[in-house]
Amino acid sequence: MGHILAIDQGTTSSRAILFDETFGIVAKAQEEFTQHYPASGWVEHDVSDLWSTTAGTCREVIERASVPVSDIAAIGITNQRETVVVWEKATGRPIHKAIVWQDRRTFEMTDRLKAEGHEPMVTERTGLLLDPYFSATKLAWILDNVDGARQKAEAGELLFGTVDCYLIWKLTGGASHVTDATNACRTMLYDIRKGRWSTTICDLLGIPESMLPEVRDSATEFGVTRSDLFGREIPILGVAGDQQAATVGQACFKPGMLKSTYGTGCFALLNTGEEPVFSQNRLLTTIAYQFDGKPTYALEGSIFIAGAVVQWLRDGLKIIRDAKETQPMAERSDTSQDVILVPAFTGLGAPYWNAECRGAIFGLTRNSGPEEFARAALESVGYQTRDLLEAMQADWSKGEAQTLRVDGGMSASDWAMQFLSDIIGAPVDRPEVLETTALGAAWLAGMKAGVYPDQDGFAEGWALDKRFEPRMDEDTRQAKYDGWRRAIRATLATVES
Ligand SMILES: Nc1ncnc2c1ncn2[C@@H]1O[C@H](COP(=O)(O)OP(=O)(O)O)[C@@H](O)[C@H]1O
Ligand SMILES: O=P(O)(O)OC[C@H](O)CO
Repeated sequence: MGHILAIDQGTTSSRAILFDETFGIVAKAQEEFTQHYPASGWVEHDVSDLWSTTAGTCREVIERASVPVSDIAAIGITNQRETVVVWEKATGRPIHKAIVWQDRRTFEMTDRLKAEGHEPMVTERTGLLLDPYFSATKLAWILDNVDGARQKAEAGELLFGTVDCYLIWKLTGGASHVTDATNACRTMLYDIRKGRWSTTICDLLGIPESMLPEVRDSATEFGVTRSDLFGREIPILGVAGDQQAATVGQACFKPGMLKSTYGTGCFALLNTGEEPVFSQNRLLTTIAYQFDGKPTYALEGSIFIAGAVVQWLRDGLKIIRDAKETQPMAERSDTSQDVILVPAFTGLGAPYWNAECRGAIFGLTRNSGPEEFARAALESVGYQTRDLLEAMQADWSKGEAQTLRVDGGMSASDWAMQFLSDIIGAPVDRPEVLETTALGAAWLAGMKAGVYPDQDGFAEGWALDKRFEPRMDEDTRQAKYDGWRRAIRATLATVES
């Protein structure tokens, strides 16, 4: 009974990874699914894709691992956050496609709520800002726009869930309608201090509380899988949103510990301990994990474009075929040119939160070519991270230049990680296990199952692959960062009247 199955249901793909009792990866499977863009700024997923790729990758891993199912002690789930699913309680049928966290369709709704002065109340309860990013206005949109949805919701016939919640419902054959605190706190409906749904916000948006799931700890019993799915019932014992699972996987258990995950976007979380810290610099307050009913809080900075800027070099500009090519190109680039790319392709996230501005490039000369674009793309991720860390340090006086633990696909780039260390002026630590998100979910479930060590034991097992130390001199660092700040101001000025 020493194996743990981690499900990582992400924005572009679903993955399943089977870990053994020493956190070794026994088998993994990954399946991408179609992104739907029905209108400008809208992003949807077919709910049946989320389920079929999850169930399919789990089955594939179990087959490949040649480990008896009876040897899988538990399942841990981690997931793309904020994305909204609404389904019928009686049939399990979704009433609309999943509206994805990136979807901006409720921009006018959040603007109106801001104009009506609701933002301080929302922030005080949820730790979030009034932005379309979060689940609440997307759920309200479905209730407003799907025929008869609001009446059905009021009659108790519809259920809402973030992706973890929907997957648990499916895995348990409709027996459990539950989520964990790290997912609940991203809905903009959850009071992070009181630890319950906020009646005030539900009333404001016309959302019946009866459709919301029960909120549990991150490592607890969430139900057991239907026996016909994998050949036997398997308990689900761990759940966390993917960025919180990465925080756990990086063993950032002490206040002051900081991780940053570089996938499509970048999400930096700073553990601030048992009391929530409310940002003066437009960062989010979030629950990092919750054990025994006690939340541990974090400050979060969310950047929407990180690895995606490298994808743009590949798919948009077509100047690379593979993300790895950016490293030798950046090394060959002409350092006398200071080309700055602001990748505001979908607006800017923290700490600017400007949904309207778009990307810009500065400092081009006749000699600027693919190498300089590649370098500017990698550097943009370092600059954006420094913006977040500056805001975190301003918000959290105990914070000084900490070590930053990194993970996610883009952290594989030594060049990008060295520049990151140079521009933040602090060490950057990359762990041996880069599947940090899945590892976090596995640890939550395995710890609850008694397979894995407690927090301290797990933290001791965290192993370094490579440390990047700052090499840039202070004057260059400051001059380059000042250039970035000017570029940001100029970009924002394009949409400010
Ligand atoms: N060697 C590399 N150099 C730069 N970027 C990379 C490299 N490898 C992967 N990436 C970027 O990392 C991202 C993939 O990371 P991943 O953690 O799988 O993301 P997600 O979970 O958001 O899909 C892609 O956007 C890709 O462009
Ligand atoms: O699926 P990812 O890795 O892009 O993560 C998405 C985040 O959870 C959004 O908040």
